[in-house]
Amino acid sequence: MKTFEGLFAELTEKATTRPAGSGTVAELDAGVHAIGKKIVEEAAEVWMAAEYEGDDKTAEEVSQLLYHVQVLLLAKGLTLQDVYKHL
Ligand SMILES: N=c1c2ncn([C@@H]3O[C@H](COP(=O)(O)OP(=O)(O)OP(=O)(O)O)[C@@H](O)[C@H]3O)c2ncn1[C@@H]1O[C@H](COP(=O)(O)O)[C@@H](O)[C@H]1O
Repeated sequence: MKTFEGLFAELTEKATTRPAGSGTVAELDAGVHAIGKKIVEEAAEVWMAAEYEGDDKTAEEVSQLLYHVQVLLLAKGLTLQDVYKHL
């Protein structure tokens, strides 16, 4: 099963190798403003799922939010260690 760290390693590789058809590469190219909007959208979907759509849907929406947060970190050149030092 994929983990948070495993996904970040995969996305880091995608950002470096830029394979054709990668949604991550497209999102990185769209820039921080677009990624930020996606994060806000996904956060709202997490909230709505938690209130109205059940546990599995909530977990799915959280996974999407975490993905977009990781893409933002990559866009900013930040690492998971940069985040973990604040936990
Ligand atoms: N975990 C994710 C992931 N979570 C969310 N998303 C993206 O976020 C979108 C969220 O879906 P929604 O249905 O909420 O949004 P939507 O409005 O319908 O979608 P869009 O029209 O905005 O694309 C998805 O369409 C994906 O584009 C993800 N895209 C990729 N990954 C993983 O990232 C890795 C690299 O992916 P690629 O860069 O595409 O190869 C792979 O392991 C993927 O599984």
